[in-house]
Amino acid sequence: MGREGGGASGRGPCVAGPGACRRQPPVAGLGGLGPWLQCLFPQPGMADSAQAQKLVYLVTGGCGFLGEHVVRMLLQQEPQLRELRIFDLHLGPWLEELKTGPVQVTAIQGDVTQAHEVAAAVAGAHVVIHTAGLVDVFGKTSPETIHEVNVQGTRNVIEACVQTGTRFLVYTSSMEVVGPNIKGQPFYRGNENTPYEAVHRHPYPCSKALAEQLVLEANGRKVLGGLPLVTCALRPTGIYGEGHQIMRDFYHQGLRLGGRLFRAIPASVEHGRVYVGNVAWMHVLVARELEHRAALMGGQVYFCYDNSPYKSYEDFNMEFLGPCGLRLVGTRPLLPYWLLLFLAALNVLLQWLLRPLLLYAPLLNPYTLAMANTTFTVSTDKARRHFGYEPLFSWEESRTRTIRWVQAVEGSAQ
Ligand SMILES: NC(=O)C1=CN([C@@H]2O[C@H](COP(=O)(O)OP(=O)(O)OC[C@H]3O[C@@H](n4cnc5c(N)ncnc54)[C@H](O)[C@@H]3O)[C@@H](O)[C@H]2O)C=CC1
Ligand SMILES: CC(C)CCC[C@@H](C)[C@H]1CC[C@H]2[C@@H]3[C@H](O)CC4=CC(=O)CC[C@]4(C)[C@H]3CC[C@]12C
Repeated sequence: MGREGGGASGRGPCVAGPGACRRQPPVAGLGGLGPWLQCLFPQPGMADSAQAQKLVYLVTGGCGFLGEHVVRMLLQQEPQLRELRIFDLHLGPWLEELKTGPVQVTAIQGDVTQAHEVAAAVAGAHVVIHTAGLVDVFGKTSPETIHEVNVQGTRNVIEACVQTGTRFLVYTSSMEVVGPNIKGQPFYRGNENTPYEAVHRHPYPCSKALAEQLVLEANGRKVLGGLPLVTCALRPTGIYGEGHQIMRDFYHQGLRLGGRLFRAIPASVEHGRVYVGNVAWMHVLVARELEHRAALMGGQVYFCYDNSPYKSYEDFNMEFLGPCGLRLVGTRPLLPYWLLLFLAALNVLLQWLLRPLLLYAPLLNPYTLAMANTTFTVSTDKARRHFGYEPLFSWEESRTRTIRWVQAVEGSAQ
C-alpha cells in the first residue's frame, strides 16, 4: 500500500517565528455504557487482554483540557493498561480520585522543556501520548517560550523515547499545522492529501508544524534495544467539549452583554470542530494500533474528525450557548470587516502598551480574526481506513454533554 499524506502535509516553511522561522470497537450508541457491557459480554480476545494488564502509558499534558479526556478514556477503554503516568507542569486535584482504581496512576509534576525530567518519566513506558503544549494565540506568552515548550519539549520527548527504549509515540498536532494560512485561502472539507499552501507566521502554528515534523522524521529511528520507533501525529480541528476554556469565555462574555453575543463572522465561513471525547478516543485507538499496524501507520498524520456539523465558529458555539440562554444577534456581521480588523490591530497596540502594567489578552486580534474568518473544514476517512476509527460519541451526545457542562459552569458561577 502506498504512503499517504502528501498534500496538506503541513511541512511547508514557517516564514517567521522563533529564530525566523487489537481494536475493541465501541458498542455503538451506548455512550458510557459501552465499557460496562463489554465487561458483562466480553468480545473475543477481551478476556485474554483483561487478564494481561501489562502496558505502561505516559500522557504528557495529562491535566489539560484534552489530556484529562485522554487519561479518563484510557482508564475506561484500554484493558491492557497496568500503569498510567500523567506528566504535567500543573497537576490537577481530580487525579486523586483515579488512584483508587485497578490501574496504577502515577502523577508526575514536570516540565517538558527539562530533558532529564522527561527521560525519567518516559523510562519504562511502552507508549507515550504527547499532548503537552502551550496553546497561545492571544499573545499571553513570548514566541520563544512557545517554541521552547512546543518544539524543544517535543524534541525532549523523542530523545527520551530513543534513549530509554520506548517504541510508540503519538503526538497531538493541530489543524493549524496546515492552516488557515497567512493568505487566508479556504480549505473546504479537505483531507490529509488535499493540496494547500501551509505557510504560517504566528508562533503557535509555526511551533506545531516544526514539532510535528520532528515527530514524523523520528519514525523508524532505532531506540535502545535496536527496535524502530513508531510515531504518528493527530491533527484535531478546533476541539470543543467539557472543559473548553474559550467556550467558557464566550459564555461569560454573553452573560455580561445581557444574554447576547453579536455576530462578527459571516455564517457562510465554515470552521472545523471536533468533540474532545472523540479526539481522546482517536488517541487511544492510535496508541493501541501502532504496534500491530506499524508499517501502515508509522510516520502518518491523521486529522481528528467526527460528525459535528460544519458551521461558522460562532454558529457552532450557539449549539451549546443557545440552550443555555444566550442569543446571537444579527444574521450578518454587525461590524464591517475593516472595522473588526482595526479593533483587532488596536488590541495588539493596547497589549503592547499595557504589557509593563498588566496582561491584556482579548479574544480578538488579527490572528484569531483571520482564523475565525477563513473557511477550514475537514472531510476524511483516513483514520477509519487505517485503524478502524469511528467516533465514540455521536453529534447528539457530544452536544448534550457539552450543554450540560456549560450549564454546570453557569451553576457554579452563581
Ligand atoms: N484546544 C484545541 O482546540 C486544540 C488543541 N490542540 C493541541 O492539543 C494539545 C492539548 O491542548 P489543550 O488541551 O487544548 O491545551 P491545555 O492548555 O488545556 O493543555 C495543555 C497541557 O500541557 C501542559 N503543559 C504546558 N506546558 C508544559 C510544560 N512545559 N511541561 C509539561 N506540561 C506542560 C499544561 O499544563 C496543560 O495541562 C496541545 O498540544 C494543542 O496544541 C490541537 C488542536 C486543537
Ligand atoms: C472575536 C472573534 C471574531 C472570534 C474569535 C474566535 C477565536 C478565539 C477562535 C476562532 C478559531 C479558534 C482556533 C481554531 O479552532 C484552531 C485552533 C487550533 C489549535 O490547535 C489551538 C486552538 C485554536 C488556535 C483555536 C483558538 C481560538 C480561535 C482562534
